[in-house]
Amino acid sequence: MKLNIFKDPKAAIDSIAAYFIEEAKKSISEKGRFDVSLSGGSSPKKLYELLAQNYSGAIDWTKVYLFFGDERYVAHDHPDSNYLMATTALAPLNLSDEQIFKVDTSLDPESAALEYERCLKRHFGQDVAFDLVLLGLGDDAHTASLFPGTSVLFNDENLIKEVYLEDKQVYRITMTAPLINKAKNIAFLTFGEGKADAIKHVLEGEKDITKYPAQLIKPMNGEVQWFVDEAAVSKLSK
Ligand SMILES: O=C1O[C@H](COP(=O)(O)O)[C@@H](O)[C@H](O)[C@H]1O
Repeated sequence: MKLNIFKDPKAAIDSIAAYFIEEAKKSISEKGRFDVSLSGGSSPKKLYELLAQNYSGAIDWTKVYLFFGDERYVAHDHPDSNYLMATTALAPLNLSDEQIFKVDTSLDPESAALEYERCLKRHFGQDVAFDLVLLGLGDDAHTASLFPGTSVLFNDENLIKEVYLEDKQVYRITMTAPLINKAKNIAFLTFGEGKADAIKHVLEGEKDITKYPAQLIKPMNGEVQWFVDEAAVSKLSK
């Protein structure tokens, strides 16, 4: 695990953008394409905007394929949609529809999850493994839509699963931990004092996956890096 600490979110975003491009170049030269899982939530939008604005000529974007680590069970034009957020931010890159794999939220939640899993298998073959998975961290230590106390935390049968959040009374569709952990690289993007307790629990707390689901993220063969600002790690022991 590598913890990259920056003075502020902007410096962290600059660094993760450069890291994204470096990994893209490696994957494109090694296997001819770069398969990335995007995160939703509050932190990554600025990263996507920066990639679109400053790095449009840095790589061959026609060789980049984008997926979603989780999606809100809403229409694609709903303000909560991770697809809408990412495609709006990345619009200047003119990626084709074939490069952005959206969750079909017009289906019922279970079918949407099954169909997204099928879609991954069509793209990757049986061995689904991303070059890079971007993740956020919720104040409650969830990542993707692996929320505390949910049964999806222990699912090792599916790559993708629907999850019902009792408190919010909504469904989400999420990658499961075993799929995320097959990635070559995993990067958490986490900012602000509001995340300080969650990071402390995940990195230094007692092991309790049900309470702190991000503890599930341990790549089988790859590397996990955190890109954080000073406020987010203010509660870690020195
Ligand atoms: O990985 C992820 O983490 C976030 C945490 O979101 P935030 O809004 O608290 O930063 C999560 O909700 C998001 O959908 C996901 O992709």
